[in-house]
Amino acid sequence: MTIQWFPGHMAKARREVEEKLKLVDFVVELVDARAPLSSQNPMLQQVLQNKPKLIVLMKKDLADNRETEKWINHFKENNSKAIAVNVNDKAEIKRVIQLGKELGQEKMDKLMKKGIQPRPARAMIIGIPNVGKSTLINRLADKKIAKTGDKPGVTKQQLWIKVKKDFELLDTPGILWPKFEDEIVGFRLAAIGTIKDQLLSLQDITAFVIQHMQEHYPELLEARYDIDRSMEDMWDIFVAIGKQRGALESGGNVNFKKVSDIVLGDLRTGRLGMITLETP
Ligand SMILES: Nc1nc2c(ncn2[C@@H]2O[C@H](COP(=O)(O)OP(=O)(O)OP(=O)(O)O)[C@@H](O)[C@H]2O)c(=O)[nH]1
Repeated sequence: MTIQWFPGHMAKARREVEEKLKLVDFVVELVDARAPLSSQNPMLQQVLQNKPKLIVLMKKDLADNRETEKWINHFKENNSKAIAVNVNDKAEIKRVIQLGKELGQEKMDKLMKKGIQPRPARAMIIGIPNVGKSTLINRLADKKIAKTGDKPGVTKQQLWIKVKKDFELLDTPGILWPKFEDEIVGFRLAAIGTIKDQLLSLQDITAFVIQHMQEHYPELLEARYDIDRSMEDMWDIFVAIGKQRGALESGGNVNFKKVSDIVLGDLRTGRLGMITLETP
């Protein structure tokens, strides 16, 4: 299965990212901690060329801490700076700023060596839809928004947001669509709410989540829906959840759409527990 995005939109998004990249010294790439690889855009590495990059695993509070640790190590082993963040944790936001400062310092050192007056390094945030780009920009903003003039090649005026005195951040993030040929990647992205539910069957997405939980988090499934670990048949599980949560139609039959909405809602808000959908 290949989900077809509108090729025109994708090409436009890529062009916009390439234009903005010319203005920055380093990139902050956001991925979702619950599916760090599936939520990475494979195109980014091509357009980045040699620009330094910091990977931020967003929504750490919704992901399995043990798996998050493994992912951080995985990215570090591949020579990327990486950190996991819950945007509501001020200490973690500080740490992002510190890592950004370290990346920016390289640029400033280079300017100094050339005898050029150093200026604050510039960065941009890039990520797939709904990963948390705007939220992170707001958390990093030091309230002062610095306006600058037009930059070559960009018709629209860019606004730079000051992040402490450490670096400047482009006010609009770069969006890259996820790209996948692999069905399971589509299910992971649909489960965490990145791609619209209509693209895949709601019940298939829910069945994928339930199956993943049965394999990796049976205790969480049992705690929330009282699902006996020995229950294997997906139909039976839907029925059991429907009965337990009152997702019934007038004749007493279980409403599968309602069950799907309940399970996916519980997953996305963390009510099901801290869950990661892929391991490195
Ligand atoms: N639990 C949790 N939710 C987060 C975190 N970061 C962002 N979110 C939520 O994720 C949702 C999407 O965040 P946005 O900042 O709008 O994401 P975006 O990448 O700018 O989205 P697009 O504009 O669609 O590209 C919002 O409901 C945020 O509150 C986090 O660390 N933890």
